[in-house]
Amino acid sequence: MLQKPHDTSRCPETAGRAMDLELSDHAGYLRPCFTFGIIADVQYMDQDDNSNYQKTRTRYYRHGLDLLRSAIDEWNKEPVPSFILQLGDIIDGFNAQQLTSHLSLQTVLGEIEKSKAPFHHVWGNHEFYNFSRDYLKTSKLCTKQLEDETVPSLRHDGEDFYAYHFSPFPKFRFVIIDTYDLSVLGRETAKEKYQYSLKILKEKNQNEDLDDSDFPEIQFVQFNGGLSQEQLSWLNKVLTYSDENHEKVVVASHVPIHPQATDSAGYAWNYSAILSILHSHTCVVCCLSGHDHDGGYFLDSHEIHHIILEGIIETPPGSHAFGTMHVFEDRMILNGRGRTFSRVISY
Ligand SMILES: Nc1ncnc2c1ncn2[C@@H]1O[C@H](COP(=O)(O)OP(=O)(O)O)[C@@H](O)[C@H]1O
Repeated sequence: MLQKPHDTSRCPETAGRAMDLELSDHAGYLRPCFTFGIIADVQYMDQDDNSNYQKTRTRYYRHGLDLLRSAIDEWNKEPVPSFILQLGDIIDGFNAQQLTSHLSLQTVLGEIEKSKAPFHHVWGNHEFYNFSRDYLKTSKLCTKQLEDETVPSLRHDGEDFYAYHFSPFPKFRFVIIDTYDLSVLGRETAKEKYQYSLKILKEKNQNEDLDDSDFPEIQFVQFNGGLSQEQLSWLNKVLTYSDENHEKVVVASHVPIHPQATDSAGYAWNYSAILSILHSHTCVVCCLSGHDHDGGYFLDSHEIHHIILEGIIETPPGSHAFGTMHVFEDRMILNGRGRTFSRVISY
């Protein structure tokens, strides 16, 4: 993935490892309203370690399963989190070439079944390297049945994107969005959305290899995607509901939304349209994503915390990369493990 010129603004002094927290500093402060787990980019495959595309990082394909298992073991200890957010790319795209997609999916789902807390799954590019969108909809990676159905006006059953919302605790809402709604991955080539996505991508990216970035809009690569106008309108409706009901909202996606949260080209094609919607509401406190395995953080102009979770796939044996978020009325405290930063997210 093309790296952007180094941008130090994504790591303000308030957000670096220097700010690592001992959760015990806050223990006894208040009992959290609820807690939830986060994990990203497991990219499991039963194959030997190898490097990433740029040959700058090692990818530990097999070991990811052990890390997923040990994260679940930890979450299964009391008090069990209310739910786990799996931020996408649960198995690696190389499975498709080796015809092991279904076997690898079964293997990771076998671990996930041992979780006492329900998983909410987000879909990333590696889901689409392995499976069609139609297959994913019928698979256990589709957790839309966990949607909050108490607000019928927010349903969007007719639309072909994987997005839903749920409220694990009064006054808090989570919105899972589909950052491959506009994408050339996962959709049949004859479908209108595929053709439209390909047109946008080719207009912005003149390279023969559409995974290769092109300046100035480096996010227009095949391994990223964006939100359709229909999904943006739905997101706007959910956030309007949350504003009116004085809720705090966490948005979860695979592809990061804010360019300044990442040093890489890995952010949403139409990030500015998404940010415009988020910024036109008061309810959004935090955006969680995966995709950039180095992780990242940015506090934007509207006090929205953008957190990119470090990827399991590039986490060496002996370390880890997951977090448990403790949610209070006025803040969330991310208790990060291994490479994952601990943070206080005040709102
Ligand atoms: N800079 C690049 N130029 C061309 N292809 C790339 C580049 N970076 C990644 N790719 C290709 O894009 C696909 C997704 O890359 P990968 O690094 O596996 O994505 P992720 O960051 O989601 O793990 C792979 O097929 C990879 O070979």
